[in-house]
Amino acid sequence: MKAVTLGPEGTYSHRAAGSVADVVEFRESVTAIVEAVADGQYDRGVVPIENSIEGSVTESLDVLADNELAVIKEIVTPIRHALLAQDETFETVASHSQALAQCREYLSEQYPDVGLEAVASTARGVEIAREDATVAGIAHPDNSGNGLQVLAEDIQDRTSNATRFFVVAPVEDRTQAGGKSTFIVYPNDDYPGLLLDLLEPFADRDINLTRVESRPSGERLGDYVFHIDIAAGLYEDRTEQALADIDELAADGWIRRLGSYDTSHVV
Ligand SMILES: O=C(O)C(=O)C[C@]1(C(=O)O)C=C[C@@H](O)C=C1
Repeated sequence: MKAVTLGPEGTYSHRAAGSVADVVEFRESVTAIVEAVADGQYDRGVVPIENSIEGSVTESLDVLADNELAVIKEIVTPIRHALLAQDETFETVASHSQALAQCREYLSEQYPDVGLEAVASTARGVEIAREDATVAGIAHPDNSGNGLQVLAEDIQDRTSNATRFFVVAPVEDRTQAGGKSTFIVYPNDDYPGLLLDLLEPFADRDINLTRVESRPSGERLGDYVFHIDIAAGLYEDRTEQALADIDELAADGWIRRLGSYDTSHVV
């Protein structure tokens, strides 16, 4: 089984992807990962979805709304960042924007004068730091060595820091199993109570919502696509009944049933 995820080698996404595939290859954006699976180049793709400190990875949400794919598993992994550099003096910290944001308080307290540079991934920042002594990276501590030392560990702003990844696959691999489900709805409508109408079908059937997120549709200001996760399988009767109601509400828009899945934890 071959998977594609965010690279280069040593990202948190790489650690997550290693739990679902023997061969892992890399792209440097989540859009490129999702498109590579949608095009049939890979059996699996692993993309970050949300972080407990910084919230959604919006690029992932948007590209999932734009492609026909299945979500077959979610992976939750603890994120414990280290500061890595050639030595103790540096001028810039280069890392993924999510990692920089997860360490915002630490950086402003300990290094108020350094510049911050958002790069494609934590491991890309490590590569830059390895070549340039004026740059430090923020990444998993296993990226140290080869000239880079760990200057500080556990530098994220909350002790509990975890990221949730989706394992995406071609639509034919959508499974019948799994206790959680994700779908995306574009109602293409706007009236008082629309969101209430979209959520009531679940409340009425005692289905717990685990995430609701609105993203701009890109069509016009104030027009949204809703990402909804529920604690129920897509093929349970109660879910099918709720989704039949949603189909009616979104008659002028669309609904994407991404799939049902279980959770695995990877350290
Ligand atoms: O840059 C990485 O190491 C990634 O795998 C990406 C990513 C993210 O997009 O959230 C994954 C986990 C961490 O939250 C920080 C960065």
